[in-house]
Amino acid sequence: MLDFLNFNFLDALDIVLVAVLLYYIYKLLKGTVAINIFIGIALIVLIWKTTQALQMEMLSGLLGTLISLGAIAILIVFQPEVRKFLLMLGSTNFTSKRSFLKQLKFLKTEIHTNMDVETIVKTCKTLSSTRTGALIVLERTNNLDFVKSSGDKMNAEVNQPILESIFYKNSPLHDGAIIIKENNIIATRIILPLSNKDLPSRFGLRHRAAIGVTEKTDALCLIVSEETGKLSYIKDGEFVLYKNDTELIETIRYDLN
Ligand SMILES: Nc1ncnc2c1ncn2[C@@H]1O[C@H](COP(=O)(O)OP(=O)(O)OP(=O)(O)O)[C@@H](O)[C@H]1O
Repeated sequence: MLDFLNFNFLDALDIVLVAVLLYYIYKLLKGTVAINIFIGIALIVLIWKTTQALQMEMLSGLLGTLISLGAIAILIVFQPEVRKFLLMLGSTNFTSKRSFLKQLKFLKTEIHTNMDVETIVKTCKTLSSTRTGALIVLERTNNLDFVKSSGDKMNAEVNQPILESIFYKNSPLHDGAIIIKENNIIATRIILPLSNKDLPSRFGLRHRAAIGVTEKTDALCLIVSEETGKLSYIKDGEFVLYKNDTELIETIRYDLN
């Protein structure tokens, strides 16, 4: 009993580290079906720890075995998510105060992104009306340096005329993808990693590239099809459905936070 009351700095650090770890896992799985599995696992672990503390030998032994076997199964089933999680940890720039604080933004109740999503979506609609192909990557927490080197650096604030002129068919910059970070176009003519997913044949390299980068990182992608003019929004390697432009803007704003 006295042991329990003996709460020191290391215990506090222990709790904070577990909270940060749980947050990262939650952030990674938020909006996916895996969140329910995560909550299920968290509950089992909680029951296990409670039975251990209450010295209920049989139940805690059984749950302990279940958890250690389950860990291997989870690593196999969630291999892409585990990869993304490690990439997110690896690409967190702890030396930059601003970036570090950004990682801790979950502590704030209200979060704002300064990316002008409305202008980006509006431009995509204009491009889609003229059947101009476009591929826009919206960077989030994962660093996209590994693809940036394939293209050209740029530093221009997001605005419709610039976006339109980049993707204009005769523009030297129209090929490949562009990357937008915060509210700046930071790179053009990017070659993205292609996904190996089975896709309907109507989707070519542009769509495969958008799926590829969103599978490997937490970036978001907007694609305007040159063939059909259709505007697609891709997150986590999947097409996200939306009813209208307003809903699309809201969804992107929500996903950016
Ligand atoms: N790996 C890549 N990374 C970035 N952009 C790419 C990549 N591969 C192709 N692209 C872009 O996609 C264009 C070719 O698109 P393609 O017609 O194969 O795709 P699509 O998915 O059918 O799109 P659309 O509906 O616009 O035709 C290229 O001109 C290039 O700009």
